Amino acid sequence: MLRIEQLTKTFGRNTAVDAATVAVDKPMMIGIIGRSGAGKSTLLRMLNRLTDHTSGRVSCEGREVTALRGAEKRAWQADCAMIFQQFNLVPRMDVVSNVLHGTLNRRSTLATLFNLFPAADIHRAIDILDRLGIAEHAPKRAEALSGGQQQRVAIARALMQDPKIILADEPIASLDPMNAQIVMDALRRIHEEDGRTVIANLHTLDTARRYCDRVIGMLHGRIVFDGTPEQLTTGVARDIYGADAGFSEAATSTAIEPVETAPERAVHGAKAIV
Ligand SMILES: Nc1ncnc2c1ncn2[C@@H]1O[C@H](COP(=O)(O)OP(=O)(O)OP(=O)(O)O)[C@@H](O)[C@H]1O
Repeated sequence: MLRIEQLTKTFGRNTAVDAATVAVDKPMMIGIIGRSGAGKSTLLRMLNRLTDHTSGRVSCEGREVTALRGAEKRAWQADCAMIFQQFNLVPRMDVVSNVLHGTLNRRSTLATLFNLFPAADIHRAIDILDRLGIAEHAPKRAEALSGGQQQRVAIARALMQDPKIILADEPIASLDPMNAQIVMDALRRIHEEDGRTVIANLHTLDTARRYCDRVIGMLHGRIVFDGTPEQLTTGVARDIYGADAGFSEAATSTAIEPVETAPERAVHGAKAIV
């Protein structure tokens, strides 16, 4: 499905991502972990073509992503939607209009400029907000919502593009533990119910272990671990974080409690956001 081969990015003499190679053969939820500066954001931004690569290649279902230009590149960016730590909403614009801007890639500039949206798109936007548990906030300005609600608006905007892949760059880094859980539950449900691949950069080990089917660890631009949460032992984590014997997992914890099994998580998620 998605192939990343020897993908490299250098900024001057600094190699931010060093020959990253990853194959994703079926939809899954992948967490990327590593200390600050390990290259996680740069890797995601190259996948989405927000940052140009230096060498290597990304391909997806026959498309050579790293070679796309113009309209084809924009179509890829719709198939591979990205959400960010700071939500990147238009603060003074109402929630539903923010979500409708997810259709930007396939609309004329004039229609977008005057906020002219087809009724079918407006209904779909409200359905998506409803699914994420925030439909009642649709007429409010985005800036009036809490951080967790704003991140769900950003997820709704991404879903408006009907993407195959959702890239999330530190989606919960600005949120308190309760909102972090609601947002992670939403991403997990989107993966399980829609079959979309979710690739999320995560600051914390416990979140990666709890929500992801697969964890990729980066250190100094290189992928140093690629395995299941079960394989991610404390010793492996210590290597990924480049820490010494005094390494404590608690230092990378968001303390999302209590830890649940996958089926419990699905039920809990449904309760929390529907
Ligand atoms: N636009 C840029 N110009 C120059 N150097 C950059 C740029 N973007 C990233 N870097 C450098 O590339 C390296 C990897 O940065 P990146 O942001 O990808 O790491 P990260 O793992 O996402 O870190 P964090 O968790 O702090 O966001 C760092 O050394 C960073 O300083």
